[in-house]
Amino acid sequence: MAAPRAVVVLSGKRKSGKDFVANLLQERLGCQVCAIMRLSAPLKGQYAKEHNLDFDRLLDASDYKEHYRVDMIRWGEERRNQDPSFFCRLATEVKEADHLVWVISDARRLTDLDYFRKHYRQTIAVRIQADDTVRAERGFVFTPGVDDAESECGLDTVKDWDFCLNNNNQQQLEEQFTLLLNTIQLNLS
Ligand SMILES: Nc1ncnc2c1ncn2[C@@H]1O[C@H](COP(=O)(O)OP(=O)(O)OP(=O)(O)O)[C@@H](O)[C@H]1O
Ligand SMILES: C[C@@](O)(CCOP(=O)(O)O)CC(=O)O
Repeated sequence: MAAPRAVVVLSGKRKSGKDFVANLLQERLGCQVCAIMRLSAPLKGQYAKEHNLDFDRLLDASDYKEHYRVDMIRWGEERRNQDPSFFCRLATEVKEADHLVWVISDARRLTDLDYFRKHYRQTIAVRIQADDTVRAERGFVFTPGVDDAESECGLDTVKDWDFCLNNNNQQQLEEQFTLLLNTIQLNLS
């Protein structure tokens, strides 16, 4: 299988708009070219099976997943502690891996970023930011044990992002998003 031409690794706090940006990239590049891969997908899949939960609802943007977030984090960390690459490998060993552009929509830990930078020199690391007030309007509520823990803060110290996208609204997002899109398109030409 040919290697992807660009591996776009997205990171950002809850409700900063990671899924929104991932979907926008796929929309602009086309779903034949661009695949969205979620590190949390294999985690949620296995967690749903073991706990008899609705996998699709764990994946969507509703409140459902929030009831299970603390325990899912604990569950995932048990596996990550044994093998930090576990979910990175599972998320990318999928049929969509033949796409030219991969969007990894939810890097959270230094080990996630290290994994992609080590295995794919075409990695483009992107931090998405939105003001707390905007995140709150999108449904964010600070949860101790989640928003002050590694799952949400593990990449706060990273300074060498390839792109930082401010996503308080679509208009603000657009300018930096276009630069990101141009960089991806250069990799495709
Ligand atoms: N630029 C934007 N314009 C309009 N709505 C937006 C924008 N960015 C995000 N949203 C909306 O805000 C909500 C949260 O966005 P999204 O689900 O992408 O965040 P997230 O970072 O993936 O959150 P989580 O970590 O909780 O999964 C969604 O309903 C999304 O449609
Ligand atoms: C359990 C976890 O994968 C949930 C992620 O959910 P979401 O990306 O916010 O939809 C977070 C984590 O792995 O720390």
